[in-house]
Amino acid sequence: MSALQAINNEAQCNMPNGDAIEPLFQVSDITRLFGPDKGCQAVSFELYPGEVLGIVGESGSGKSTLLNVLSGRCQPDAGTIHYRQSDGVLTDLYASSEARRRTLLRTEWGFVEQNPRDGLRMTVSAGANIGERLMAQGVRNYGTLRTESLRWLHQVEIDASRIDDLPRTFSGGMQQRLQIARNLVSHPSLVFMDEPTGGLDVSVQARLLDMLRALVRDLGLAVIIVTHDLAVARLLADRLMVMRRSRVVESGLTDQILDDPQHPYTQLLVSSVLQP
Ligand SMILES: Nc1ncnc2c1ncn2[C@@H]1O[C@H](COP(=O)(O)OP(=O)(O)OP(=O)(O)O)[C@@H](O)[C@H]1O
Repeated sequence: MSALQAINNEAQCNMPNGDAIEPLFQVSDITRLFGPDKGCQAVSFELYPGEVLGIVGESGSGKSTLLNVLSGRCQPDAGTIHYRQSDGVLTDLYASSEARRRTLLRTEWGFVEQNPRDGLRMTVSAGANIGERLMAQGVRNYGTLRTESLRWLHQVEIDASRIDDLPRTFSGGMQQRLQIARNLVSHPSLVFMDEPTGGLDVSVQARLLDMLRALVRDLGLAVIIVTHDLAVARLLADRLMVMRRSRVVESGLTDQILDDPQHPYTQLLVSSVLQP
């Protein structure tokens, strides 16, 4: 069990210097329903810096609704979300203005959409797509923007010669890698991902997953990732929440959940997908 995983079993965890690690994100009793059992209800959890939480469940179980509420994009009917900003201040997400939530999404957070066209600006170049997030953080120097864009194109294995090309001239896998670069260039502390490998060929998915795993580890990112693919969850997530009909039916360490599921629904999910 990693240190980050272990802290979820403890009320408090201490750094080697004796300081307590504070949760980055605290979710308490979140509900957003569109109809009976349609949406998400009574969801609570804490996420620590550098931790990857996977949200899994069948289609329509409420994963995307929950992700939209968590990322400040959909007002909940009830419940609270607190986020610890990089300056240490604890923000009550839905007590803040919409403008504040939008700023967080552009600066301290990232959101990787399933369809890269929803997360990229298709009418501006690859370099501008990456540089835009830095500009939102106040970087204005053209040389710095260009250098950082090139560095990130390299990180996501896109040839530097493509920097001035429009994203629509890229393949689906390249567009998704560009979207990842656009999100990570600003060094977010928390990234939301909605089925980031969905809609891609299996071989392209595998390459993207390897890249994502390396970036998440190297940058120490906290991630909340929605996926219906348990193989993706196994590869990326430290912890899982299993959703069914708007509720979390089981949560825990990824290996525990996938190797020894307790809830009958999770058992069904695992046995139907992870056949040896
Ligand atoms: N804006 C909306 N208006 C009405 N109903 C909605 C809305 N958004 C979601 N729903 C309903 O809420 C339920 C949960 O949908 P949601 O998209 O969150 O599920 P999901 O687990 O992400 O599914 P999928 O994996 O297919 O994307 C579904 O029954 C859906 O029809």
